[in-house]
Amino acid sequence: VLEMQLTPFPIILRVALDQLQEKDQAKIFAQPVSVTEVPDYLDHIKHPMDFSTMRKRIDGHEYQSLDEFEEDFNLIINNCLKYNAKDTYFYRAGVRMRDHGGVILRRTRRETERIG
Ligand SMILES: CC(=O)c1c[nH]c2ccccc12
Repeated sequence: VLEMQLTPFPIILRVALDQLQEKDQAKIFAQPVSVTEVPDYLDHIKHPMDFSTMRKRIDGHEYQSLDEFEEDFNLIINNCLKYNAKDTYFYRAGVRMRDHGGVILRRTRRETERIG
């Protein structure tokens, strides 16, 4: 039986974003990387992304699908793994967030696309 989700899409995305941010207790990914603290960051990273920007995009109805939401999440991770050396705390936080995020986003997708 086809079950369409009754929860508005922005609510689903905010719940997923809250679950992702629960895994970022150090708030490494919460705000844009500061270009005053890290002057060369934008030389390396052409498409910065962070959780606060994603929240603004949810509020602005800028995500039409979970794929688009995941694309920005993957940007956060890939920017982190690209900019930070492998033996750094930030790099390892990126790996952990990638792994935690995969579980959260797979569950979110399953719950919004129930056909059964
Ligand atoms: C997510 C990330 O790469 C960073 C988050 N905060 C930072 C401070 C200095 C360098 C990199 C970062």
